[in-house]
Amino acid sequence: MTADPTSPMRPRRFQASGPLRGRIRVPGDKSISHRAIMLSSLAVGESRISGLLEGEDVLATAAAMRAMGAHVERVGTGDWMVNGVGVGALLQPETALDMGNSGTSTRLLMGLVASHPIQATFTGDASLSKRPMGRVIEPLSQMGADIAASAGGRLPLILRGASPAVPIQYRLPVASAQVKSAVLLAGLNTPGQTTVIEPVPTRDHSERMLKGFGADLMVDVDPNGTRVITLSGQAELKPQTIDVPGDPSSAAFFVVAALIVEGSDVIIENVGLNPTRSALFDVLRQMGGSIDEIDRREVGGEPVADLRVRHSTLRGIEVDPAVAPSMIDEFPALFVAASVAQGRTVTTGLDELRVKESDRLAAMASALTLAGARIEEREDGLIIDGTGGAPLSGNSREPIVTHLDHRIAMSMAIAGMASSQGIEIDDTRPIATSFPTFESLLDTLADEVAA
Ligand SMILES: O=C(O)C1=C[C@@H](OP(=O)(O)O)[C@@H](O)[C@H](O)C1
Ligand SMILES: C=C(OP(=O)(O)O)C(=O)O
Repeated sequence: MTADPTSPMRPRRFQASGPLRGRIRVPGDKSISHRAIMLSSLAVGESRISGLLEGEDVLATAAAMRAMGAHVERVGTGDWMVNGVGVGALLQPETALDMGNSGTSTRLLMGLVASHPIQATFTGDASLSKRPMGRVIEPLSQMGADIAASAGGRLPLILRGASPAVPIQYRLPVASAQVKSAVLLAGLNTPGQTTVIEPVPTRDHSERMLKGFGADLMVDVDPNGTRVITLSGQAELKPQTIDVPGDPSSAAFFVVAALIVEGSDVIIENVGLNPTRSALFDVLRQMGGSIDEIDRREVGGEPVADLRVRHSTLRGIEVDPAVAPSMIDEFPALFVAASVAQGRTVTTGLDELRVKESDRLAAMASALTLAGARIEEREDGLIIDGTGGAPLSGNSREPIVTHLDHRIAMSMAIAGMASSQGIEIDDTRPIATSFPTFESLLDTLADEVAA
């Protein structure tokens, strides 16, 4: 079940706000939710998942796993029960798998199908159909899968899995957790050892969760930091009980909003702080942001804490490109913070942002420029000269174009809260892909101000 592409666009103006105060909880982590549904669907027996993100992207994954034979059932808000089919026993889906807007669903499920004796057609919305799939087609073809893609290695595509698949040793040519995970998931039903060599570390939820489900997986880190991940295939996965921590990529919008709206003091509970995901919070602290961790603990095998965030005077910095993979989805929110900071923020090494749900460098450069910020777009990053704490002017004539990209929509929504005349965006519908409760949480914090 994904958004109906024929439903009308839903524009909205996000207005300047008084101080944000209160306590909120963001929904479950999207990356972990996808993986929880997929691995539970391959385990033999019943897994229980709590705190699952019920966003459209994860629902697309759930629907696909059902279409391939798993029993995936919602038993309460965020509470799901999954009865898996066992590694090697996925069924051929009868109809095309509609991946909606979700790159993670597409690339990881391509990995799963690649080593099963089945054929699947993958389709997606207008945004997903522009995104490059060659990065997974290449290693999965080496493993024996037969893939017929649309021009430029894009969706729609038909994938016929190999049985038995061929184990490979694959060095990632691009820092991508989706490519890493696609190869590892294909390795689950491949005889022998499948190895992924990762020169630049990316989010490691697949590795953590595969181990949690009992897979035989080893991670070695060589002296120059390269990670070598080896999975022995065709082992049985054991059902698990998984508690999904809050999504740091969703928390990011409220962290930035609280930092830039004067007088704000907000607590965001249960935020995942896996070091391969949390670089935004370190960067914002370097910029002078007041972000305190309260009660650091573990949830579902991942570090979490409550974050207390207070309005702060932010200063521009040069962001180290080495941290980019650990905050890859958070740059749109960072660009908003930089637009109202003192001085210049320079970002580099962000070529990957051009192949997300939209070209996020181009989309954010034109959105923020329209809202009155001073932005220079470079090939691999943005240079931003902040207002020094003054509000952005906002836009009055044309709405911001969000290009079916939830993170552009949410970033410009929070920019609207630090603008004098508000910011109108053309479409809020894509927000439901990752954060269906975003607008109601934002309105709750603003209501608490009015009260
Ligand atoms: O593995 C994942 O869950 C994800 C990996 C990242 O993509 P890439 O692997 O393309 O960098 C990220 O942008 C995406 O939102 C989720
Ligand atoms: C890039 C993203 O997701 P995906 O690749 O799964 O579409 C994102 O959520 O920002």
